[in-house]
Amino acid sequence: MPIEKRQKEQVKMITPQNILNDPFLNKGTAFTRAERKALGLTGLVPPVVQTLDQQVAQSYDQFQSKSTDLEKHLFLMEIFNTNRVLFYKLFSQHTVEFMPIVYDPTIAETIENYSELYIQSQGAAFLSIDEDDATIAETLRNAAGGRQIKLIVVTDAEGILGIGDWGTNGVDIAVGKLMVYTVAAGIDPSSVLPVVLDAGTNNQTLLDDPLYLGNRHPRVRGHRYDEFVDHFVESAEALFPELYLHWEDFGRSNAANILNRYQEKITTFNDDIQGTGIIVLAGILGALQISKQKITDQIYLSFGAGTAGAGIVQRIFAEMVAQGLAPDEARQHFYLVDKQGLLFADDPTLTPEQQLFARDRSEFSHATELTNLKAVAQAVHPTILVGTSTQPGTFTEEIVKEMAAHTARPIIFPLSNPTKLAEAKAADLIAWTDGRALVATGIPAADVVYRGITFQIGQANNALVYPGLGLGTLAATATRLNNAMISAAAHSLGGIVDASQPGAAVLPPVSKLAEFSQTVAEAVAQSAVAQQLNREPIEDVSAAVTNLKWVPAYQS
Ligand SMILES: NC(=O)c1ccc[n+]([C@@H]2O[C@H](COP(=O)([O-])OP(=O)(O)OC[C@H]3O[C@@H](n4cnc5c(N)ncnc54)[C@H](O)[C@@H]3O)[C@@H](O)[C@H]2O)c1
Ligand SMILES: O=C(O)C[C@H](O)C(=O)O
Ligand SMILES: [Mn+2]
Repeated sequence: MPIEKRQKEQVKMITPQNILNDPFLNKGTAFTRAERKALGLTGLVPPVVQTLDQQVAQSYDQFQSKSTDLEKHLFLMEIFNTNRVLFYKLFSQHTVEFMPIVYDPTIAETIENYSELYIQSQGAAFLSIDEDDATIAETLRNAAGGRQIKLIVVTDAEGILGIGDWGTNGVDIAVGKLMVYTVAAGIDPSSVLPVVLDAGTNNQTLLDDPLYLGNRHPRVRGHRYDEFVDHFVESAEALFPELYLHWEDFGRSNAANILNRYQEKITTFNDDIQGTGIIVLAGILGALQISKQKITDQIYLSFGAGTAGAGIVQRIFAEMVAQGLAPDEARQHFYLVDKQGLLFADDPTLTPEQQLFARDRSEFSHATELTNLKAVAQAVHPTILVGTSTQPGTFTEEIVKEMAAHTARPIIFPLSNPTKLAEAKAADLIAWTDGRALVATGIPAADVVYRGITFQIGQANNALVYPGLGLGTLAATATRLNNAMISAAAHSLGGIVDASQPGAAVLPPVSKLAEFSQTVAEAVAQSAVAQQLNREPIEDVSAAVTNLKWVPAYQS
């Protein structure tokens, strides 16, 4: 059916109940008397007409009465499900407090308990590998419900944060990432769609759980899986021609492959590879501003060289090359450690991303002993240590002290999420290095007071960058997201740090998220336009970014 006809049909079907049940239309007690009269809502909400601000204040009071983070999350999702304007107004006024509730780390709990907590699908599209191709298109069309979708976050949930394979439950990460897009960068919530690709699960707990709501079979791999992904992309691109497609939390064997397959063809982005690369580069640039050192003098040790670890290395490497090193020379600055220890080129199990940075055994007299982080740290004296290993507590006092013995300002980023998986705690890193470590963590960390100095801990979470990156790409109507745009994003963030302050954070604070998302977006859009990647003519990049932003306010 043509869109106009469908819209007319939909208008005909609007009943007072439909309005109250539609989170994009519902205003609850904020409907004016005239609106209540005109829409047949008289008497369907309590008599007092409230302002949005009054609703926000009342909801915040209720939020504060909840005792656990999970209860708080569920309460906020109730508001999200019923009234998007109220949800985003409330979220935007309490961003720092709500981020860990709405998003990581609490979202890990909602994913692990998805079936038990299930109430409704939060507007997501559930695609199953067991359905035919026509059903993929039909599902996307149904979920869009006539809306023009510009942004999809899709996951197959094989590698949710560091907690592994969560099958269909992983849909919550797509919902959560999208909420951050809106609060941080003003992406219109009616233009987004969370999608889960259910290819099965290898999580035995889910397979054994009678309440599990996804496909109850092992993960399908190989050709059938690739076809499933291809059909999803083809359908989504055909239905939504201006789409920006964001991939989240795919497993190590698929994430990079999928990105490589599409990044030259459509406007697409992998958050764990590229988003994490940008935020870590920005954090390192911030740290080097404080230590007054050059990136080309750093020795980089990646602990956990999976999707995120290798993605970050790729970005830091590109930066060293951009700063003047020859590629072969730059490669010498990196050491990758995974389960087997230091990665060597003769190891047949390496991923293609790891192979690029694998070392030669002949470089070391005791190569066979380099099977753990401690031995490698002792052998190579890293100046930067980044953890994406999912192994909690692995940055031990001994290893950190060993590292700090060879460098004045060790840069240490334990990034594994959620909180329970972090390689170290910020306070320990500061104490073990006598306040010399330049630290960023994956989840929010409280200030650390050490010997009279208050150390602020930057949050190296891709949430600080992907919203601005997406906003900039969409505002520029960019046909691709390429390396130059990604590099522009990282540089725009790195410059925001106040290096003169003792204990300054290496990254800007979450309290300024909305502000620096605009900065990131402008840098990205500028780069796209300068490269002539824009679909539409753009005169004023900053205006294009500002004009695209949605603000939570009721329309009459
Ligand atoms: N802060 C952020 O923005 C951010 C972004 C992406 C990922 N992460 C976190 O990074 C972690 C990894 O995510 P991923 O997507 O790269 O997962 P992944 O599975 O692709 O990578 C994890 C890697 O760690 C390795 N590993 C496992 N045990 C190890 C051990 N004992 N010693 C050394 N290496 C070991 C695995 O072999 C794998 O290569 C997760 O906890 C995730 O939450 C954080
Ligand atoms: O989701 C997050 O908090 C960051 C990152 O994408 C991750 O997978 O850990
Ligand atoms: Mn992720």
